[in-house]
Amino acid sequence: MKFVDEAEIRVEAGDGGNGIVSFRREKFVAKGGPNGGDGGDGGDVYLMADTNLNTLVDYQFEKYHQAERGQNGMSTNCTGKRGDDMILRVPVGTRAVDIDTAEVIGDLTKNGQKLMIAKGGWHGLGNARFTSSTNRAPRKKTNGTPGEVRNIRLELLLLADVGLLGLPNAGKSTLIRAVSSAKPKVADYPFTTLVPNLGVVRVESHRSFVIADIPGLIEGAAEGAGLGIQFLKHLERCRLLLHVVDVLPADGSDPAENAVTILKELDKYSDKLANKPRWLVFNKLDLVLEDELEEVIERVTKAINWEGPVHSIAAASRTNTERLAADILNYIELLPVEKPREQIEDAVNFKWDDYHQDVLAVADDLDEDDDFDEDDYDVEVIYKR
Ligand SMILES: Nc1nc2c(ncn2[C@@H]2O[C@H](COP(=O)(O)OP(=O)(O)OP(=O)(O)O)[C@@H](O)[C@H]2O)c(=O)[nH]1
Ligand SMILES: [Mg+2]
Repeated sequence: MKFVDEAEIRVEAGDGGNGIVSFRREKFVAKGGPNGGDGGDGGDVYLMADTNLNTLVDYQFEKYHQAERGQNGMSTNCTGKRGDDMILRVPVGTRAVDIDTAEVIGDLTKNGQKLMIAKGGWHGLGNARFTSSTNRAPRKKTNGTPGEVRNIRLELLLLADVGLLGLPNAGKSTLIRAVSSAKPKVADYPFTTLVPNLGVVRVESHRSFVIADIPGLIEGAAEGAGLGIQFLKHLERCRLLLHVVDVLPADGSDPAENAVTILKELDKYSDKLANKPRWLVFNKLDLVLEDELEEVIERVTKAINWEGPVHSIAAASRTNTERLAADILNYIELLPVEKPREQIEDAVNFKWDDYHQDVLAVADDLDEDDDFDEDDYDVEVIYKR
């Protein structure tokens, strides 16, 4: 299946139903009181994480999603029915971003987690609400408010502990093949990897971590060169980045310059990513003599002012890769667990009573038609026998 990691959709929550004007009319009750009911609230739109899904492809085709409108109020003080919510199922790891404001609405990181992305409109009040000691037959009512309309970008972020970073051809895919059972394509040309791959690295039977291989970065990636930096977002949830450096690039480029290029692009992408724990991993040590390797390591670490951990491996022959995997696991097990940025269903901090009080407080401003004649009023006036 095609790997789709982004989709743009438009969601519309339901409008609130209107309140109505209605009076009780029965035989022998010539002037019964007002009995127009409130409308129902509009339905909300939610995202819900579901482990059974692994792509956003469905949302590439179905882009418009709407929750139900609240029903209008009815006579005899009957409240309209609340509109049904619309629940959109998305893969675990989906992030919702408001396209118009660029606000990250939330991340769905657990199966079953729900996130409201558009709130339904409030209900309008029926005329029965407006009865007061001075006005026994109010002809006021309010309409429901419109439901929220939002343009949302869904982004599927891989949930990996460790992310690989490096130029094309550095050997990232070879490394993930060496340490996990993932089998991404490996080839001696740049941009072999076009979509991210995940691999589970099992160090012992019960100890494992997930590693993500993403397409290579090149100079100017932040401005869109190569495949751009769009895939870096997949590294945002990683706890450790491995910066893979080819010690003897086939194109004759300088490993030190290459390392600087990667860090520049990383800085341009985000501070958060640039400040994540990072290890430097020199790959293809089989291509150089030991002295040369020392020399390359020294030059690269100097060029990028590196004082952090350094590993050297040959991913193709799996030299030192097992040790690297064990070190990674020991390291991430000691890291404090990062609390995922998440938003479980918004707490409802809203009380209908308050809402009613507020609407009633401004009710004096509402137009009340003094020439009111029930006969030519087009909103329900019920006469009962
Ligand atoms: N000699 C040697 N070659 C290696 C080693 N690791 C990878 N290679 C070769 O380097 C080339 C690129 O490897 P990939 O794993 O495809 O590189 P990548 O970083 O995933 O590249 P992109 O997907 O294009 O970003 C392939 O021809 C590999 O066989 C190594 O340890 N030693
Ligand atoms: Mg690759």
